[in-house]
Amino acid sequence: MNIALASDHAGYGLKDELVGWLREQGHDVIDLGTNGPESVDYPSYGALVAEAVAGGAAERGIAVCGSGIGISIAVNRNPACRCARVDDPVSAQLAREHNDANVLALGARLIGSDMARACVAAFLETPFAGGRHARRVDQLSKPLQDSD
Ligand SMILES: O=C(CO)[C@H](O)[C@H](O)[C@H](O)COP(=O)(O)O
Repeated sequence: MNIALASDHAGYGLKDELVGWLREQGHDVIDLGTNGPESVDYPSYGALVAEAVAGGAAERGIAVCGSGIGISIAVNRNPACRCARVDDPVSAQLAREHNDANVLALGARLIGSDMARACVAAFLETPFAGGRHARRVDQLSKPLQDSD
């Protein structure tokens, strides 16, 4: 699978670890940075991973910052992205099954390596369930109306 990853300075250690781990598994990984501890701003890196997914360069994205919150907000500014910030593999599974999430957000200062890998595995392996969930996901891409 083509997977794009990006992080800010707080997330780059976990992001780099995941890049190596995913490549070992044979995935085609696009590493969009950042690549060191120098302070950078998560909105730029969230936008990069969002553009990679929205533009088709990557099928899925993984975004990492300190908490996962800021970068998930940044990714979700792109209307083609459904980014889910998770702490556990069940949430990652549900984000795929129910929400067809195409970007996963992780908080490197809050989650351990094993749990992060379990979240990523669930995110990559779980298909979208469709059915009633497809109707709801479709609604997410429609403009807001007064009655919504
Ligand atoms: O956006 C965040 C919080 O919602 C991320 O955790 C950032 O990585 C964090 O804000 C960066 O903080 P720092 O003090 O500048 O390292």
